[in-house]
Amino acid sequence: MVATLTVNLSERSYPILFGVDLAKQVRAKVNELTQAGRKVVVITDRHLARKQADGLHAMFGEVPMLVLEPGEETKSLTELGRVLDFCAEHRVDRAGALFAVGGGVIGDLGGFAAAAFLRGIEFYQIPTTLLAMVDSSVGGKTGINLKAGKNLVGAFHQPRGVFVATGLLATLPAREFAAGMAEVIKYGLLGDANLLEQLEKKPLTVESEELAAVIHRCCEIKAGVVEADERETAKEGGRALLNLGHTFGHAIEQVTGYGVYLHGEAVSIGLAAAARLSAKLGYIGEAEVTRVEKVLAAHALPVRLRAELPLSGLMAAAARDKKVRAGMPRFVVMKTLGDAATQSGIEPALVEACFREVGAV
Ligand SMILES: NC(=O)c1ccc[n+]([C@@H]2O[C@H](COP(=O)([O-])OP(=O)(O)OC[C@H]3O[C@@H](n4cnc5c(N)ncnc54)[C@H](O)[C@@H]3O)[C@@H](O)[C@H]2O)c1
Ligand SMILES: O=C(O)C(=O)C[C@@H](O)[C@H](O)[C@H](O)COP(=O)(O)O
Ligand SMILES: [Zn+2]
Repeated sequence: MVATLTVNLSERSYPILFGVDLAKQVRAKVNELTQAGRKVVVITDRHLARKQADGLHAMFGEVPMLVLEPGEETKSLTELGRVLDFCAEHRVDRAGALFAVGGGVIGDLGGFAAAAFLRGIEFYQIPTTLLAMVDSSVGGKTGINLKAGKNLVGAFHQPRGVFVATGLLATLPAREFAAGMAEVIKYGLLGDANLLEQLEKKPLTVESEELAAVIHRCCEIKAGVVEADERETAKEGGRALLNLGHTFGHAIEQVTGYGVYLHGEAVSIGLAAAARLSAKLGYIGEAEVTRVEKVLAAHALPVRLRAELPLSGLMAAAARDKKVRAGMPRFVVMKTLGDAATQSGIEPALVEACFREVGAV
């Protein structure tokens, strides 16, 4: 069975297709484009080229494919250059399309290359990690990292379609599945108390009967938030809520060097820190902080740093967060579990205390 959810953004609207195996649907889209004389290229990574070789062939046949190195370091200016050169080499013109098959790294990089090449070509997302299925493939945030910080260069560029084929998760390593669960738990914490309770009662695994419904629910939440504030310009709340745990998490990723903590692992520690901040501000109590830590730990996620990190570096990285407005840091806090809000004017000492409580020195 194939289900569809539309992300409604007027002329930039697009469908998200959900199914176990969507090779036929992807192939049909590729054929439609190529039969109309349009150039199609694919980017993926080396793990997928090996573990999903048959699926990739079923979807793309002989379509030119660039295979990149897996990992966060691929979200770089150098690899962006490789993708752009690949498009040029295959004479992709303005009617061309790029398919990004992979996790958030390939999706963010491919989406940004598509936004930049010839000032913008179409792109399609085929997410292959849980994280990409519930979060990165939807919403059009594309980009790469700089040494100075996560996702500091990028563009808002919506895909033309997203194909969420859950069968692809069969080859995903357990650590990567857990990393995706951090973003799933984030959705519960920011806007769906029922989802949170469901995860608390019964941790989700790749075998769970509920997995497809949970992925669909996360996409529904994300689509709703993005439809209301596509470019994160709302003064309060809005798309910035999807950044719950990320001011702390991105700082951890940047200070450790990309890839030491998976994005989802850093976000997990960030969610624990955000819960502590929310408690210090008087919104939630210690019992709620414990609930947040327990649900993360029940999904094999860290709630503290694996090794000490310097507080000064973490604070400097947090100060470069894109949510900063006129020099004022903005944090996403939990008013209750299931309802988040943005807040500025938070004393740096409170943020420092939260970083310390998760293991910074
Ligand atoms: N644009 C957004 O809205 C958004 C949202 C969340 C995260 N992100 C970004 O996403 C990135 C993290 O993405 P990720 O967690 O998907 O990591 P990833 O893209 O690095 O993929 C994780 C690993 O799993 C492997 N893999 C992927 N699919 C597989 C499969 N089906 N079978 C076997 N191996 C597979 C990859 O080769 C890689 O080694 C970060 O850069 C983060 O900043 C972006
Ligand atoms: O889609 C969004 O908006 C998000 O914030 C989703 C996050 O999970 C994701 O990690 C995103 O890439 C963070 O964006 P950034 O603007 O903080 O770099
Ligand atoms: Zn994220």
